[in-house]
Amino acid sequence: MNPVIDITNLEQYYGSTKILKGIDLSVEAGQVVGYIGPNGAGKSTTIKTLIGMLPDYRGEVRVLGHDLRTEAMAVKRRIGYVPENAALYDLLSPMEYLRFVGQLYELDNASIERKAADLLRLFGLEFQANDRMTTFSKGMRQKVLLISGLLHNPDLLFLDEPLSGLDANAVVLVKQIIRQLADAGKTVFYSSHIMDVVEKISDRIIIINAGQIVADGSYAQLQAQRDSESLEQLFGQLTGTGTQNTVAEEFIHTLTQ
Ligand SMILES: Nc1ncnc2c1ncn2[C@@H]1O[C@H](COP(=O)(O)OP(=O)(O)OP(=O)(O)O)[C@@H](O)[C@H]1O
Repeated sequence: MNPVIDITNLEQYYGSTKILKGIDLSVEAGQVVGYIGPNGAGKSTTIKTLIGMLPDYRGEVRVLGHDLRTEAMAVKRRIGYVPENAALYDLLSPMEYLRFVGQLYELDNASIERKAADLLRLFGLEFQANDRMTTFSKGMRQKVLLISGLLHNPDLLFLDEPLSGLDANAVVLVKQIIRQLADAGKTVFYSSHIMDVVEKISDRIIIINAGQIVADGSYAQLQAQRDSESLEQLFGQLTGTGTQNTVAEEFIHTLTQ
């Protein structure tokens, strides 16, 4: 089977600063891939590159069988993307926003209306469906964004911190949705800082540090390789941040000086 994501020696720059330093990666359909790493490691940059937002990359990237450099539109039709810090059109209501998104994907109006209303109801937003989003909480916005990324039933879903701001019930629901999408053959590539969630829902975990992949495997494989008790501990070992206790002490000391 052809990989859904196929990356060879990907390098990405912001100005003259090299952010991604030669990423090689192949992802099969039906996998939930957790892409984790410290702040600034290059997770969002990778995701933005894979969705075609940062076209000036070096290396080869194929997504859903298409060369991203020459067939970006064909890729964009079949992927969904939920960004980390999205600017929603606040003055619109969720229904208006989802109509707009649905039309961009050329869905027919009747199906947009039906799906948007149903998905908002399933996220508990049926009574706010026609309110302006200016007063929406972070979690309510995140729910609208998740729906907008899924409305066109993409084959490959990129989620940047998908659980951000969600309450405990919504977290459980989104975890279930991710699992069931993958069971139906879709691929989910997501980044998160919530290690116990990553541990539980990922078929495969990729750790990136300073623009390079430093670990790649199922949680069981990574655990066995490093003899670590938790993903948090493994993350600390691999990304060199295992000294939080000392840093916290120094922090408090500085505050109280
Ligand atoms: N638009 C930009 N212009 C210049 N530098 C950028 C830009 N966006 C990100 N960077 C830099 O690229 C590096 C990687 O950023 P990126 O957002 O990919 O990290 P991340 O792993 O997603 O981090 P976080 O966990 O904090 O979201 C960081 O050093 C960041 O400062």
